Amino acid sequence: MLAVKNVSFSMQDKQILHNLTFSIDQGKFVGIIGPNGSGKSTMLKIIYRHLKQTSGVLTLCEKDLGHFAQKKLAQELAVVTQETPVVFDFTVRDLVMMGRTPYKKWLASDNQDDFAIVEDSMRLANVQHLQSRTFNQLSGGEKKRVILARALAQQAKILILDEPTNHLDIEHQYQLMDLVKGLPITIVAALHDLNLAAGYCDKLLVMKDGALYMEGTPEQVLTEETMKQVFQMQAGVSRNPFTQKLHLFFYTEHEKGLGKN
Ligand SMILES: Nc1ncnc2c1ncn2[C@@H]1O[C@H](COP(=O)(O)OP(=O)(O)OP(=O)(O)O)[C@@H](O)[C@H]1O
Repeated sequence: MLAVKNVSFSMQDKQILHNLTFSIDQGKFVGIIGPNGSGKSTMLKIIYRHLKQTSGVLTLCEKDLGHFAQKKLAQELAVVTQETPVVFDFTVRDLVMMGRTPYKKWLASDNQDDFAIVEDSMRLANVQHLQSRTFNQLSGGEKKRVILARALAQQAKILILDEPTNHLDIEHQYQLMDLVKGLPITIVAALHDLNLAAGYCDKLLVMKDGALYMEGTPEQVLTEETMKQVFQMQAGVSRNPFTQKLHLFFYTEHEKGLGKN
């Protein structure tokens, strides 16, 4: 569905991404993991065309991503990022309604379908009770869920998430992951929580120093060796006894010493 071929990116004479090649299949949940500064957000920004690659090609459904008109791209691809692009003090409901913009002609008013989709999106993101509040009055986690609701209202085929669980309490972290996992669309998410990545992703791309270090299923990728080589962490790999999902336990040599009698 989405193919990234030999993509590099430089900014101010500094090479940030080095020759990345990977593909994302339709309907899959793909996680991008890697330490701070490894290039995850930059890669996502190139996918949602906030940045343009210095070299290489991206295709969406075999069509050059650069050739999509902005409105058409917004029907294909919705984004939930760290920086919330909200300038005005709209109500939550109005903001979620903006997700319908890519489907509207200039100055067309909202119709019954739009209202129903907006209601549904707010319900899924658990923000219905906030609908009359203004966005600027919300907490960080509430804002995040409203931006997700707006992305859902966009009804795109690919949802791009940059650290979606950042700012969310533990219940809402799992609620969001369950929600997006249940959507019949393709998800690409940069994730810091490796146990969430392990539990929800079909495939993981591991980035290190702006390059793709490895890719594979969580079982193939989340190993003691990868944790050491990529994250400089000691880890044990086990299973969550309740879900049987892969689970990582982290420790430092210092902590290990403290555990001894
Ligand atoms: N506007 C910019 N100008 C110069 N360098 C930048 C800019 N934006 C990002 N970088 C650099 O590019 C590299 C990759 O950054 P990026 O934000 O993509 O990493 P990340 O993996 O998403 O990090 P994090 O986990 O900390 O969010 C970093 O070294 C960062 O300092």
